[in-house]
Amino acid sequence: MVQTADSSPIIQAENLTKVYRSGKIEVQAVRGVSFAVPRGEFVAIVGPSGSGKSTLFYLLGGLTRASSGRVVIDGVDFATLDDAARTRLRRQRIGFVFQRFNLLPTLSAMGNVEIAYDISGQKEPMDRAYLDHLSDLLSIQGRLVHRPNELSGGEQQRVAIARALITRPAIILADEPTGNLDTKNSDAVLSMLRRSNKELGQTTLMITHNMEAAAIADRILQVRDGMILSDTRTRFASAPAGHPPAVPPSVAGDGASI
Ligand SMILES: Nc1ncnc2c1ncn2[C@@H]1O[C@H](COP(=O)(O)OP(=O)(O)OP(=O)(O)O)[C@@H](O)[C@H]1O
Repeated sequence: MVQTADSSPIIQAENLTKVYRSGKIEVQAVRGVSFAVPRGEFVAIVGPSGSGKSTLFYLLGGLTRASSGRVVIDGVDFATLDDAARTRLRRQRIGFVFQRFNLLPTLSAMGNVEIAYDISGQKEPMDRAYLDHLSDLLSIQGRLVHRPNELSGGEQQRVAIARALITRPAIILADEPTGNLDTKNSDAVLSMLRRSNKELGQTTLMITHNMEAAAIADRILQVRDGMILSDTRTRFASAPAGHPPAVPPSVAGDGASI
């Protein structure tokens, strides 16, 4: 984990709740979740299907509004922003990676990265040298001229990670980034997420139902029934003063889901 001088959390969830209502039916998807993430940390959020992981992802990314509680990104409370300001904050501070890659099919890999940069509203033109660096890091040199349907799933996800990183966001939010990949491609994508977190320093939050994937993080938040069941530091974590790393979590050797 990259340590920076600013010790304030980059992400804070404070007593977050989300209730879905449809007619008389109410689902409490997130129930009073609080945690803070220091800059540069790699956090995995794990839990079984229906535990509220995706809802938490949408809340943390400002893609949906909380029923109560707050999400504070780098000192800014999403709830205080109107839709346009929320979109701006999201585009400038957060890079998203989705299970289904979500690349635009009519554009090349390069076009997908460029359009993400253009709509982020950056003042400077895209830094080509930085894209070269990302392409090296993600091993997609030579694949950038291809359209998504000419790329393997693993390559598409690595392009999606380059797209998320090109704006140098403070935060990467990844929702089941290996959910559509075989073991070999999953391992490659996980190690690239880990490496980019270490080398580029952005805070990374990864939603997963897979404990083996989660084990690469500095810290694992286990979610059950919309609440945080445990908050564990792994052997990769740099221990802050007074918080020695916990015993690493046991990792299921067969990639077992929880
Ligand atoms: N738009 C919605 N309307 C009503 N209920 C919803 C909605 N989205 C999610 N839910 C419910 O909220 C709960 C949490 O769902 P969520 O998708 O956040 O869980 P999850 O842990 O991401 O599950 P999975 O791993 O299967 O994607 C579930 O009971 C789900 O059925």
